[in-house]
Amino acid sequence: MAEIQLKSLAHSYEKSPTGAHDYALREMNHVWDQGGAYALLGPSGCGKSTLLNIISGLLTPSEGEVLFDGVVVNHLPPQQRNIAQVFQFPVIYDSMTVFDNLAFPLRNMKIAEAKVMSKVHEIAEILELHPVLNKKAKNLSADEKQKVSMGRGLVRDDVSAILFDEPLTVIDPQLKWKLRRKLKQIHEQFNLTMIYVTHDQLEASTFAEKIAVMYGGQIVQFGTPRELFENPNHTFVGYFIGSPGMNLLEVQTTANGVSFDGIEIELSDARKAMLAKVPSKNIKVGIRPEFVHVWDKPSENGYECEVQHVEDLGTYKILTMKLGQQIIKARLDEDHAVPQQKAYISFPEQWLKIYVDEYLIGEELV
Ligand SMILES: Nc1ncnc2c1ncn2[C@@H]1O[C@H](COP(=O)(O)OP(=O)(O)OP(=O)(O)O)[C@@H](O)[C@H]1O
Repeated sequence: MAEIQLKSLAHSYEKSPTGAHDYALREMNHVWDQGGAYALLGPSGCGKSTLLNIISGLLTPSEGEVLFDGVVVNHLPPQQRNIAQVFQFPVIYDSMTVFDNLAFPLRNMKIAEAKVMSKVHEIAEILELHPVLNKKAKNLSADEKQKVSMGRGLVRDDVSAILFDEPLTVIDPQLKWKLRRKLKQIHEQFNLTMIYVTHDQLEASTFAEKIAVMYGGQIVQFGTPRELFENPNHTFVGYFIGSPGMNLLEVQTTANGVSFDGIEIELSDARKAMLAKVPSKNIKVGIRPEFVHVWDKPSENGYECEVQHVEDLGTYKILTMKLGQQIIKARLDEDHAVPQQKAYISFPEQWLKIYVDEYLIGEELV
């Protein structure tokens, strides 16, 4: 078991990188504590697999260090890192039985057959693979194959961490939740450091205690699912987490607060003073659709919007509106009156976030 630390880690696939755009991973410092259940969440191409492959040793970073329990492992090949990696597609031997597949890593290490027997049965029990132990792997269903793949990582006592690279992609949606629950159970039972890569926020938040959100080769925020929802540190986290994501409005500062398309949002004196000191013109305000106040009749302090679309999702509705040239989304509970052509909205200041150059500022002033 291990704490995994990334120290000034960066990676470029180019031989002679000329600038930030040549880096798949930009310089990062990060610690994954021993025994934690983590998710690495981000869109396609943000660098998730690159990072995972660097941790497991399949890829050597072009800059910086990877440390396990304080020891630099950059030079160690994957076999010596005691890391199990579970990929999108199951890695198993089709012609072997499930038992032999699970036993393989142990027999490779010349473990006594009696120990192999007991360990394989223990893991088969947890993964509910007992009924198929004597079946050839090629005759298994996709989810059974993936369970065998996971089992091959779990049988070893010396595993420091398990890295999962989108392991449920090829699994039927109905079985996904079952396997996810299994993974959680395994985490609790074995106290292993687990890092689970996904681009699916639901998968990330049901598996992990803490999520690292990656964007453009960087970890832009590391926090609990709740922290990412309530306090997105970066506009990308606001946009990517939540359903739908955060409303983000490009604004200019004014004497009373900020404005866009001639519409003014008043801010507290403390926030105005803070913005007055900001040299950047890249200012955005963000508000989650859950926190936009909506009325179906004119209300004092309400901005009049044009209703564009109402999407009924059973227990709630998503209202899409146009305010100035901006599209605003609001999430309405089942029993909330649904405005027809016009809606009147307000942005409660305690839920307004201010981003300068895409990063959150001034939370201490709220
Ligand atoms: N072997 C490689 N050679 C050159 N560039 C690569 C290589 N592998 C990945 N890249 C580039 O590095 C960046 C990060 O890719 P990576 O596969 O790590 O992202 P990802 O977040 O895992 O994406 P996905 O979810 O699609 O797998 C991308 O721009 C990709 O094109």
